[in-house]
Amino acid sequence: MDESVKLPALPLPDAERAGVYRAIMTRRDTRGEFLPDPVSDETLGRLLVAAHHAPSVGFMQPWSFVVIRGQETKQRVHDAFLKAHAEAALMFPEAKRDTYRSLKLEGIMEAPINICITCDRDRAGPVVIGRTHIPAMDLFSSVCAVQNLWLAARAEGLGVGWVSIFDNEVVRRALDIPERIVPVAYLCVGKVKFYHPKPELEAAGWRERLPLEQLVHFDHWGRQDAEPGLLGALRDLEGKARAGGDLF
Ligand SMILES: Cc1cc2c(cc1C)N(C[C@H](O)[C@H](O)[C@H](O)COP(=O)(O)O)c1[nH]c(=O)[nH]c(=O)c1N2
Repeated sequence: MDESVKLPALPLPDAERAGVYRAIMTRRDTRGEFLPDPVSDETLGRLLVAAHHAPSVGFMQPWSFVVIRGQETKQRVHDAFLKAHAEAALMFPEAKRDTYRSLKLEGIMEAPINICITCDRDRAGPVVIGRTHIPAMDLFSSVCAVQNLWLAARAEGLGVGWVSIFDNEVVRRALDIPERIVPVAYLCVGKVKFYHPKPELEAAGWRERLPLEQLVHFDHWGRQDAEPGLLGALRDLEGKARAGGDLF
């Protein structure tokens, strides 16, 4: 690429723009639908490149990616999940425990690939542009890499499931991650039978998607009715999304 030529700041062509929104709107957290089919190195490579091109504070790129295929390693993580899952059930009100226990909340063993995305908080030295006053920004940057990978996977027809029900220290040890590196996200990745049309927790009646208009404030927190035009647009678009239609 000629570095002196600037890219025009135009919308993507319609079909590509629609594709971006479709990937965002139909991305799902996948747990129970993994297929054992292999994922090609090309495809996995694209996911990792997409993740590596995420934004990061001070261009820190604090992430690394542990690609896990070994059954023994996966088993250790799965054991950590089972322990934490049993503990977690008891933290919910009694009336919700049976529902909690009935939810499928991981696909560690079934997914052909697991990926742990980490954060090296020292990667760019002690003083980082943008992290000087808000230390957690490096962790947020690794999460940006997660989301890039998740959306790229959707575009590729793959599923991704984030598992966070375990003691992170057990996972650290299972993967030999050094003490100073933070395991940020443990992802199950692979081909899937299908995508659920809605978040599974929504379909199970655990929680509903919140009305977006209640989450938008204008100039000051609590000032929520100042822009009827935008609120109307949000309602229409959310209606379309709920009906399973394309946003664009
Ligand atoms: C930080 C974080 C951590 C987790 C999750 C997500 C995120 C962002 N999610 C997935 C989560 O349940 C899911 O995203 C929501 O229910 C919404 O569903 P969709 O992602 O839209 O399908 C998730 N799911 C699960 O089954 N087990 C888990 O441990 C976790 N952990």
